[in-house]
Amino acid sequence: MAEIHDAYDTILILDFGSQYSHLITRRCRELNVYAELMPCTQKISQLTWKPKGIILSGSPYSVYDDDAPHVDPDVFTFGVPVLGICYGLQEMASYFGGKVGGSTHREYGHADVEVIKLGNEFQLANKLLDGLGEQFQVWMSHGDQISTAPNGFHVVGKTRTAPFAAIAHESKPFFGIQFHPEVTHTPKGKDIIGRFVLNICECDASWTMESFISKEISRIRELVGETAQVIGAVSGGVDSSVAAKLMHEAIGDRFHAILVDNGVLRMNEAARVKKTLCEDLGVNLQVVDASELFLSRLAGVEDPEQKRKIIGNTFINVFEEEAGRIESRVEEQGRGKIEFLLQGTLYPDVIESISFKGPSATIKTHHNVGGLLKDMKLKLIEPLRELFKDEVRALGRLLSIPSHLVGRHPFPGPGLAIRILGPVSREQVQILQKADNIYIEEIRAAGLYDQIAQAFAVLLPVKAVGVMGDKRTYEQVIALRAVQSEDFMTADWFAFPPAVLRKISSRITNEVAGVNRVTYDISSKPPGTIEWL
Ligand SMILES: Nc1ncnc2c1ncn2[C@@H]1O[C@H](COP(=O)(O)OP(=O)(O)OP(=O)(O)O)[C@@H](O)[C@H]1O
Ligand SMILES: O=c1[nH]c(=O)c2[nH+]cn([C@@H]3O[C@H](COP(=O)(O)O)[C@@H](O)[C@H]3O)c2[nH]1
Ligand SMILES: NC(=O)CC[C@H](N)C(=O)O
Ligand SMILES: [Mg+2]
Repeated sequence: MAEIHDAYDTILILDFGSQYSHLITRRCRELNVYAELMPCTQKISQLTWKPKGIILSGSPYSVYDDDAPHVDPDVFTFGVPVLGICYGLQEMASYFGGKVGGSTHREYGHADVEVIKLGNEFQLANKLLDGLGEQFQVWMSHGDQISTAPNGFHVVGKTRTAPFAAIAHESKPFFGIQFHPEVTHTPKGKDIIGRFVLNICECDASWTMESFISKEISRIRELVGETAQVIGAVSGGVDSSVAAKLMHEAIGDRFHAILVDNGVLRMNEAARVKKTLCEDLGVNLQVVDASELFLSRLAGVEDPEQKRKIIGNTFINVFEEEAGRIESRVEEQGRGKIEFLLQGTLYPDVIESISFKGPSATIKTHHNVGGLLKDMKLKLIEPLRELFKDEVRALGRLLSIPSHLVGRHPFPGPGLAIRILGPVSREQVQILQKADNIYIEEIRAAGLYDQIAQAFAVLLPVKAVGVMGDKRTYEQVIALRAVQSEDFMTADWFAFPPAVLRKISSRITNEVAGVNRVTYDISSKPPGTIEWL
């Protein structure tokens, strides 16, 4: 089966554990060149495809550490250009006989690189920083430095404290830079990556969502064949909706989508998703109302991890049962067997699981359908597996998915259960649904929805005293949360105009029975997380 790297010129990024490795992938793709990240332990001889070039990432290690990860030497005999970034540069330098050591000049932050243009006989070496001016600003983050040049390399850029800020081999397409071109703090970073992937590796800049759609649709058709059926869980969120629409384009009603109403969805969510997916997008969607089952299992449970587990497990039970029902119906109709399960896995999930360092500490168990249906022997289809969220949104727009859906804030699988801080009950769900609905309505009315990465209301399990119509009230508290975030790994609270908050607060306390007080959460992540549980 053809894969994306077979269809497009591809840059291979070997990850040595830098925080910025995935950004290198992003920058290449923004240049319309497809790029894939693999752990640095990947053996070049075991690659089943041929990259047009290789980039070695940064790393928290020092090349001289005992347990430092090292580059597979085959990288340098594979016959493609290689660019080392920071640790990647240091690895390349020490492989070619240069010296790398701890420096007294640790550099974090901005630096100015002075370009050193070599003579005309070094045309290739000059290509990396060609046309960028005599000097440009970069962002540095390193404690180690090259002290002796590697054999056959020349300096093509230096800073006040880093004499080997950029080096290039005299005759081979090997380059190294001490700074980080992948971060936005290096203003010409994308141009430099462009010099490498476009001018040096000569990649064809053909990676666009338009071309991805048609290639992916034919790939799915070939994979699924003429008769097989596919099932998939959809939530009405961006990822599963885009994946579902793509499936529908590829195989029509041989794709069976299932939405589980777990009783902790937003107000009218199940009906709204059904309308959009079935009526607007033509997807064959079954809504299963399992709210009784979920709420009965959640009754009295306060512990957040416990809530997540109950929802995750119940979800699997309900999904399997429904899948079985669809299977017997399909068999009755004499149609092909259900052979595949669609999942909306995105590239950040994949990246997380390929890290060569192993998983990081668990802060909370994100409910993921990933572990679903282990013994059902269904084969996985993950059409978004190579895409970042904004690529998925672009894909959604091209597939004519309505913009209110494509631009939606993410919504967690365990839903309102992790936004009700005490025990979950239908009454508590209804209070939160109403407050959340008013909050989002007002955010949209103020034209702020797209400036916010995620906004939601939280129902606190405490009561406060208030006064309404001259009478004492003793009711619950709603906390509002709104954050700005690039990747949801870090986040900052959103600064609302006071008038918007005033209107939201007044509407919630007036319209939602059981709530007499509204607060606004001004915690960033870290130290907070985005959700409260
Ligand atoms: N209520 C639900 N019914 C069916 N499937 C669900 C439900 N909630 C979550 N899922 C499944 O879990 C997956 C992971 O959820 P996740 O929230 O990460 O993605 P999403 O909902 O598709 O998109 P978004 O990140 O925009 O919310 C979904 O893609 C979907 O397959
Ligand atoms: O699909 C999901 N299942 C979950 O269990 C889950 N928990 C948190 N989130 C979402 O992840 C992002 C980061 O959230 P935290 O800062 O709270 O960890 C935010 O966007 C959260 O909404 C979830 N998404
Ligand atoms: N960002 C990096 O790749 C750092 C590499 C190495 N740990 C140094 O401090 O120089
Ligand atoms: Mg979701």
